[in-house]
Amino acid sequence: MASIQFPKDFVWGTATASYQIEGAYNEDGRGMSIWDTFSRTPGKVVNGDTGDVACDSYHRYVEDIALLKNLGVKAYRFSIAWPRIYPDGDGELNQKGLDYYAKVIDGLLAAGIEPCVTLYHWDLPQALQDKGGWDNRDTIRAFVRYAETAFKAFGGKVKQWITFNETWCVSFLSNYIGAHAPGNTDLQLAVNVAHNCMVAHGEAVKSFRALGTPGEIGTTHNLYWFEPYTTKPEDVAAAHRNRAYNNEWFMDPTFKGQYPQFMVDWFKSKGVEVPIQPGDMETIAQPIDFIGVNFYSGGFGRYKEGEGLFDCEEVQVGFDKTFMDWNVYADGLYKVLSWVHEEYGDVPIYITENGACYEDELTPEGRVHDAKRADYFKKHFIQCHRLIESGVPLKGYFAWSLLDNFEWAEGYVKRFGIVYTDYKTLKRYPKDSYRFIQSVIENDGFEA
Ligand SMILES: N=[N+]=NCCCCNC(=O)[C@@H]1[C@H]2[C@H](O)[C@@H](O)[C@H](O)[C@@H](CO)[C@@H]12
Repeated sequence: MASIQFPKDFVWGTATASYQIEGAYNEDGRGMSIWDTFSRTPGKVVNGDTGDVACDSYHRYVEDIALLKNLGVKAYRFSIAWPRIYPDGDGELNQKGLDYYAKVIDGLLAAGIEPCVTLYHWDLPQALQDKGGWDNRDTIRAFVRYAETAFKAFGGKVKQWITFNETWCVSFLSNYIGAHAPGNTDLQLAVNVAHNCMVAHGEAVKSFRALGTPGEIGTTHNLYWFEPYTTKPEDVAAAHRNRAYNNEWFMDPTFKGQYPQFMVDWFKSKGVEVPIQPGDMETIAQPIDFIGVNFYSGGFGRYKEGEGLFDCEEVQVGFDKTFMDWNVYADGLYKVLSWVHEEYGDVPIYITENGACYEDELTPEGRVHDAKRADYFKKHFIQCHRLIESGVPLKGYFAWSLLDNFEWAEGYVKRFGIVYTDYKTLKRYPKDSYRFIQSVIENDGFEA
């Protein structure tokens, strides 16, 4: 018996996203997305990289499914590209888009792998952005129409649905910080986007139920564990604001049907109000079957007047860093999911993304000895074990990512894959971390 033993029914998986792996950006009727536009805008993406080709998974999905089968995963999380289904985001359906995903889903099922579908992983049709994007409430209607099309087309085969991936990134990272598409830097706009995306989530859940779609539906938020550097009240309050920006701002509406008041007040002090319309909060808080949590990192902070949005500065405490300069803080996973369980109850939890970026080197023998990444996974698997042993309803774990892929504003320089992608040949090479995860799955655990 290994020292770290997982339940036999624990769902091991890996995750990807359409714009990051598919390529074939203009094939079979796909429309332009905001990421096609953003990546073509000089200075927005490292080396001017785009998702035009990416990993070419649009044509190589059979090979990718073989990698998944060989890995031994029970499930595979991927996203549907809205612009393949409705090239203009609304209007005429593109049947070839549905046909592609039907092949992927059928291929997964034939391989004994459960498809876990994310409806929105950031590739908003550009035509909708031209009409205001998520700042325009009519985009909610268009999203629900797209979601219903997917539910009707794949509802019998796909049993796990995720409405949105990381609404914090869609809103604050993309419309306040401006690092992601569409690249705005307006706090009120970001708050509007966050709200409208959460309403869209709730409306899609209502449609999923109304259609009687079999399976489960949830959403995925990226949660960040950020603690006060000292017990000083000002440090405790500042760190909490910085954490709540990522966490409670999204989790409280989703599960409590209200925004955290201390944060509403903080935003109000910045001249920003939440555009709540009657019924919105009830819609957002539609009961869901699970919560997806993407966890990468955490840190410590203290009060510093005027620092950032929350008078909070991060304090470096000596964490090892990944190639994204993110802290390796595995205990943060235990803390944040314990907090989710304490704060929001027994809702089943899936870690829908966790992984690390490191500089990888492909040897002449076709190997990648990514010991740091394997160690990152090992450290976080141990925390998953702690959570399960502590009675937290952690049901599964999806490693980010199956393949090195288009890492958004970082382009192809930053690699998160457990499989190395040679972007010149598009050949795939399983890394040592792939073999480590393969072994953990095969043995339901490992020696810590
Ligand atoms: N400034 N700044 N920002 C910090 C941003 C942290 C949140 N980013 C994520 O969680 C993204 C998530 C995404 O789903 C996936 O599509 C990305 O490839 C991974 C790796 O980046 C992660």
